[in-house]
Amino acid sequence: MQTLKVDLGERSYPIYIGEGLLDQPELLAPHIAGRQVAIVSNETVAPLYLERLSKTLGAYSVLPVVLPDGEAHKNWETLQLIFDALLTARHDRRTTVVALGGGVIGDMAGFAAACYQRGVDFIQVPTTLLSQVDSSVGGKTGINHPLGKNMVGAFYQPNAVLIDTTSLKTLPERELSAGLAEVIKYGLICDKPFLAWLEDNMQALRALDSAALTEAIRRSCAAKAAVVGADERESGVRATLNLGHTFGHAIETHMGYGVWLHGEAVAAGTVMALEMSMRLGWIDQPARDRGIRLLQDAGLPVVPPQEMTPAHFMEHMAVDKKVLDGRLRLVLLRQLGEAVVTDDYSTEILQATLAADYRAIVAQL
Ligand SMILES: NC(=O)c1ccc[n+]([C@@H]2O[C@H](COP(=O)([O-])OP(=O)(O)OC[C@H]3O[C@@H](n4cnc5c(N)ncnc54)[C@H](O)[C@@H]3O)[C@@H](O)[C@H]2O)c1
Ligand SMILES: O=C(O)C(=O)C[C@@H](O)[C@H](O)[C@H](O)COP(=O)(O)O
Ligand SMILES: [Zn+2]
Repeated sequence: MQTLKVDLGERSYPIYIGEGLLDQPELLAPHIAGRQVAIVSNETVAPLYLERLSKTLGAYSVLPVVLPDGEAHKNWETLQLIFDALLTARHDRRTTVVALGGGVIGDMAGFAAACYQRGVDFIQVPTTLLSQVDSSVGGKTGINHPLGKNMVGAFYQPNAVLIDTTSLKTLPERELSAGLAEVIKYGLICDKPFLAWLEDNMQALRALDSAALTEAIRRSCAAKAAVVGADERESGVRATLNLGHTFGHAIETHMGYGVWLHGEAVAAGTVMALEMSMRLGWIDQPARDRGIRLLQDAGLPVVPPQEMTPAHFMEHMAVDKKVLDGRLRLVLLRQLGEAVVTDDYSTEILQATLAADYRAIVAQL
């Protein structure tokens, strides 16, 4: 097992990474204050792992809360089901909410923990690659609004993150690829040597090679922990974790939540960010193409949806959380391995990026 730390003063917490951690009560016990635990999961993950985790937490009174599965359910109605269950079972302020599932469960359970009786303890047990490398770390919690992704939520840090890498064995291939989009993101924004490592190890990762996966998770969590430790509430460098997300969130919202997976939308959005960085003269074509090829090798879509026009993108991007005083800030690349958050671009270059022929760009690779 490896342990990383998210360094946030009195709100610091460990990230445990290893095989079989779901069965180790001694890892969770120090992070649970009371006798009550609510395990929030969904209809897909619960049959796979809920009984095992409940057994591990056998010393506590365990309340299972099983939600419908999917991004389309990351909303008020589903959140309310968590409060219904907690109140019906008389959970008090010393309860601990444990999120068992992917990023949708983690974001909703975390938001419920932030709100229930004005805040109760919270533990992340992520079971998708995406949630293990990204969403379980850093304390962004929340739900979607029909007009925009993650528009209602709170910064609320967990007490611990427990990553059992063997849970990835049951993950569908498409979901594994979605997680790789966020892994590649770290290489692009802050770790160029990691990009080369990913190019060398992409096939091993997609074949679920345990050593390769553990290394990718460790390196991703270390990168995220460093960024979050430096800027917990996104007043600066944390926004670089949004590479590809302004375009990607527009795709998710426009297409209907769940039609494009978050990681898939981020992949196509990252291609758009690479394209715009090239049009600004910050990266050259070989660098843009290298990024696109890596996303493609991860099994991800690299062409935005054909039905989305530049006007569609502009409409959705206008509600992005990085809009300040009516001006949209974008995460772009100065070079591979170095991201910037900037509003220093011309409307013409943004429009040209939105209107670019991505099928032709991919065809010439
Ligand atoms: N809070 C953050 O910092 C942050 C970061 C990145 C993404 N997100 C959010 O995370 C969400 C995406 O997370 P996700 O990609 O994990 O999607 P997800 O939570 O929808 O999980 C993907 C699918 O895999 C299933 N699943 C989960 N674990 C499984 C397992 N071990 N075996 C088999 N099936 C399993 C789920 O039931 C679901 O059907 C989005 O809502 C996104 O906005 C949040
Ligand atoms: O942790 C962060 O900060 C991120 O931006 C990570 C992203 O991968 C993630 O999708 C996050 O939920 C996006 O946040 P948002 O503030 O743009 O909704
Ligand atoms: Zn993301």
